[in-house]
Amino acid sequence: MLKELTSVIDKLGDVLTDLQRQENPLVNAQQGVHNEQGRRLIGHWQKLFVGHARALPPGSDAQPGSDIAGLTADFDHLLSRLRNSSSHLQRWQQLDGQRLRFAAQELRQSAYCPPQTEQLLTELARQDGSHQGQLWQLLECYKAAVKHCVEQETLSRAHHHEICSRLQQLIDELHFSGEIGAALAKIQSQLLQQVDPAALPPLCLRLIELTIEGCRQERQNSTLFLAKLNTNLGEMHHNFAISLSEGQALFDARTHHGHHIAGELRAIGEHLVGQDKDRLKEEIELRLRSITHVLVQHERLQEREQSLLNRMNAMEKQISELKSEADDFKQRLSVQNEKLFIDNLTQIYNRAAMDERLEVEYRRWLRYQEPLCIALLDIDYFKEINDKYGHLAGDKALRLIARTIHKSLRQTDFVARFGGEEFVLLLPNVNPDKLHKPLEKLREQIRNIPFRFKEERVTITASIGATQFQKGDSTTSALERADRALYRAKHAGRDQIVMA
Ligand SMILES: Nc1nc2c(ncn2[C@@H]2O[C@H](COP(=O)(O)OP(=O)(O)OP(=O)(O)O)[C@@H](O)[C@H]2O)c(=O)[nH]1
Repeated sequence: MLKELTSVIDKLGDVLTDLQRQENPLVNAQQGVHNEQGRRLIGHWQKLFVGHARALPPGSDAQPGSDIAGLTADFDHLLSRLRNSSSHLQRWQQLDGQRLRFAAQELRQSAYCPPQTEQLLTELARQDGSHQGQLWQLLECYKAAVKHCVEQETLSRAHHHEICSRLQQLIDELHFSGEIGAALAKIQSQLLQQVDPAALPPLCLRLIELTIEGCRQERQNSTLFLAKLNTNLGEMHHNFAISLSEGQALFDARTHHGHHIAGELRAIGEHLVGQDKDRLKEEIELRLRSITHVLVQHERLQEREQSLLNRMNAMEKQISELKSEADDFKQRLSVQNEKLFIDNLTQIYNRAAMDERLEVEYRRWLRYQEPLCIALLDIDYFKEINDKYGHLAGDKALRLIARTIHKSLRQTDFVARFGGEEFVLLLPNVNPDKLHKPLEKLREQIRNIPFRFKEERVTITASIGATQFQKGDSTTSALERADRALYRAKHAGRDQIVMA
């Protein structure tokens, strides 16, 4: 897929070069893109590549040249971002690819390589793109699970649960839709209940199989889209170049004809003076023939102009179609992106989203020095809830607690599931003296959730460690301070807040 993406980037580079050639308003005026058609076309290019049209209103005095300059600058910026992302993606894939090959090789050399993994490893070798990170982690889980089975090791409950949790998290990160998504969801609900340790290795293999199939489908869809985009861009680039040179030729011919007619009229005027009637008639007829000849040529020019307009209309249609396809693709990507940042179980933001938001809030704090608080909230004795009432009850509690935290915060605050039964909160612009109040309210609200498991009224509490960003802090140092505060809250008896 990277190959297709590179090819699209190259094509876009060609289009940009073409647009840059039009930047000079003088050249622009000559090449006849002053007309409404040209403006609309430029507007479409703009919408397609920059996402909004800086269209000139009809009849506006503004120079299309300046509009093209804006478009090319935006386009240039967009293209360099695309190039950057593409090289990041390449590096990232190389790194994950290396890990994946290493994990696969290790597995092949180990004593725990059941026959069906050979086929999977062959498939893995063909993998060249997305989800390599998840794949090598799945292989790691598989190795751990199979090791315990083959060596008849007693898999401690905690370790077994850890592998199950890791697998659930990996499924969360996959985001495949359709049949593969449904199959993954089924495995996820299996993992939520008790899975026999002996059933774990085949489950891991099934997950690897599904991931590879999902990647294959994803790659097929993206490759198809990129290939189509590539062809369309190629055609448009070709048509654009032809239209522009045709426009230039038409302009030159028109100018030439104008000069010709003006010359003939001037000559008639000059001959009017002091000529006898017959001579004058002869002269005028001669000039009129010449003008008629020019007018016939002019008609041909009009036909060429019409065909140029038709070509531009076709291009406009092509661009509109391409735009709607690009919008559709963008829409699908943004749904996937959105999913990447949402925790499946609680439907609030996940750790990846937190990393992004923390970075943004941190930069804002560095710049404006307005208070920023980070808090870690951990549910108390959550293991007991799972052990006593089952994992599903634990999940239900997590969902309710997440919803309570979400509702309790202001719109400008941020909450994400940090992992397991831990949440992270970012509270910008809260005066340090007043910080205790909303956190205290939140702690109370969690304590008051009327949980009922197995007909039993259960009170669940949470401990919170919070800190303000301080001079010289990095995101990590503030997070570590909040973590130490949480540790103190736990050790001081839980169900309380410690500020650090
Ligand atoms: N049901 C469910 N349990 C989870 C999930 N993620 C983590 N857990 C459980 O959360 C529990 C956390 O246990 P511990 O880390 O020992 O902490 P704790 O029991 O809450 O005790 P303290 O934090 O010390 O008060 C473990 O039993 C995990 O299995 C999940 O997605 N669903």
